[in-house]
Amino acid sequence: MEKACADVFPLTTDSSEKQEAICIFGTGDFGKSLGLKMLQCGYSVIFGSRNPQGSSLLPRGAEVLSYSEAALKSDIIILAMHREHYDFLTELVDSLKGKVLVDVSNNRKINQYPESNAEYLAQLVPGAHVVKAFNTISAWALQSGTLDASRQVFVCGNDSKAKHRVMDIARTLGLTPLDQGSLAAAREIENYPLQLFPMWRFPFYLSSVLCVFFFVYCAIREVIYSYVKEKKDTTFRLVVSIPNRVFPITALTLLALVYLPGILAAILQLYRGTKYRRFPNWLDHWMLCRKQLGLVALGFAFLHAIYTLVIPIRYYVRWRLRNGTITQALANQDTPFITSTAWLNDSYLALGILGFFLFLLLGITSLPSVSNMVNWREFRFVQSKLGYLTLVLCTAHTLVYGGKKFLNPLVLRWHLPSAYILALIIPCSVLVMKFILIMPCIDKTLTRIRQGWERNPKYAQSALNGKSDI
Ligand SMILES: Cc1cc2nc3c(=O)[nH]c(=O)nc-3n(C[C@H](O)[C@H](O)[C@H](O)COP(=O)(O)OP(=O)(O)OC[C@H]3O[C@@H](n4cnc5c(N)ncnc54)[C@H](O)[C@@H]3O)c2cc1C
Ligand SMILES: NC(=O)C1=CN([C@@H]2O[C@H](COP(=O)(O)OP(=O)(O)OC[C@H]3O[C@@H](n4cnc5c(N)ncnc54)[C@H](OP(=O)(O)O)[C@@H]3O)[C@@H](O)[C@H]2O)C=CC1
Ligand code: HEM
Ligand SMILES: [Fe+3]
Repeated sequence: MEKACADVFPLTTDSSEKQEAICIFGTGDFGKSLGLKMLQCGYSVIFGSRNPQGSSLLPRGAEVLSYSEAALKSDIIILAMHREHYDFLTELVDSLKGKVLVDVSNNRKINQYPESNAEYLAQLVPGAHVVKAFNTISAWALQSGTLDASRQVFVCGNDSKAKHRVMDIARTLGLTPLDQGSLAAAREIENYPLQLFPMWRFPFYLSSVLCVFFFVYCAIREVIYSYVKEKKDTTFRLVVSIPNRVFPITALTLLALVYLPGILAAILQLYRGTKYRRFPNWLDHWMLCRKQLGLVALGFAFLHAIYTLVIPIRYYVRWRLRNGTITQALANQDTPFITSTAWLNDSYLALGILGFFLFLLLGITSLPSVSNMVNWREFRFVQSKLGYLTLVLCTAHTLVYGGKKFLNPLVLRWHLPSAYILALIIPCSVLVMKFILIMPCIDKTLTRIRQGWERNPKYAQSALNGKSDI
């Protein structure tokens, strides 16, 4: 890998559009990758290194000098080294005066140091214009040239001219600079690459808890109960039957939980009589991760659809069918055709298929390439109206699946009802509350509140005066 890096020739070393000279301190992974990319884009690159003679595998065309010599060659210096090694810069304070120092560093932990690395650098070298940039771009992505992940470069700094010079370099490298303001934003920018899918955390934990709970619940009802009461080994159910209950139940619960915060928000607005008060933090966060909750729900619905496909080829199902037929043939009997059962069976399957289709549609419209093509009203229509229709269809699918055995005391085992009955509690509650909220008298008040009307304008005044109790 590293050999390849040394062998790569800059594409445009003799480009007619010769760019300025840039100095990179540090010949590690990041310094080398950034240097190569810069050479390819026509910049002259001067590396600063502790050991200029010993630095090997650097891109051809780059010059390597000691740190103090390299500092004199350019007025933009990129520090491709870890914060822990910044100390030596204090010796170069004079030669760094008035220069642009670009801090690309990341830490190992969120808020590892009391101040951001860029602010620390600004304290170490007070005469330089420190700019934070490039920390969200990986050395590997720069080197492979694919940049599959984000091309966004968050840039911040107190000197606007310095910041714009760095943003121009980012643009020339084919990246997308985003101005984040003054150096005070550096802390947040340094935290970005350390966060692992922050919006997915809540949906992930919630779905794990739901899966584990329903798995244990179903295992008690269907495996342990059979073993204790009938001495029958039904452990094979743990592999397909029970997951094919747990997955759709999790999908349905999560789908209902996508629409529950909107209802709680509406109730809160009606209760307060104003929309000018902040929602509690937990509700805000819940509202913000609805997309992720919805997509996780879609994943579980997908699993349910695939597990359902294999039902007819399962050994247990084929055995039961064959055995039933032989038993009936030997007894010379047949079971009568029950039209109502046929209706219920076809209906729940049709409802499941339609619900799944709309579920997929919601997932497709949430892809940025699709959502960019529709205006916000169209997006809200799909996400909100068709989203509720999806919830109605999936809830109806489960209700009709329950059909005649629904709430039948004979299906209780150790007083525990079937799992899908528990799974219906949240979706049915959400639908009933939504039904109440869209009643004309309530909907009219809610619409007025959302248009800025206040039942008790005193609240807005106290909020404006900063005396709000929120
Ligand atoms: C597969 C799938 C994919 C999804 N993808 C996305 C996605 O890409 N992006 C996304 O955002 N969501 C996505 N979601 C989540 C969900 O579909 C949306 O958040 C949907 O808009 C929620 O509809 P709602 O009617 O509950 O909420 P909203 O229409 O957002 O309303 C919620 C609450 O916000 C408040 N509110 C609404 N309008 C106003 C107003 N004008 N003034 C003041 N307050 C107001 C009210 O209190 C209201 O009750 C997805 C869901 C699924 C299942
Ligand atoms: N690797 C990546 O993908 C990314 C890295 N970054 C940031 O870029 C910076 C550099 O990362 P990376 O290139 O991976 O790190 P490396 O450890 O590979 O390289 C760091 C370089 O710092 C120089 N250095 C200066 N003083 C010292 C010292 N006292 N001890 C050790 N090295 C020293 C060395 O260069 P020399 O021997 O020439 O003096 C060394 O090669 C870090 O702050 C990192 O957070 C940011 C985004 C992505
Ligand atoms: C392709 C579309 C779908 C088909 C063909 C389908 C089919 C089925 C079948 C055959 C069952 C009975 C499983 C069994 O006997 O164990 C079932 C149960 C169920 N389905 Fe679906 N379904 C579909 C989509 C959905 C969707 C989108 C949801 C909701 C998100 C959903 C929620 C449920 C629930 C909660 C159960 C009850 C699970 C249990 O306790 O057994 N289904 N579905
Ligand atoms: Fe490294």
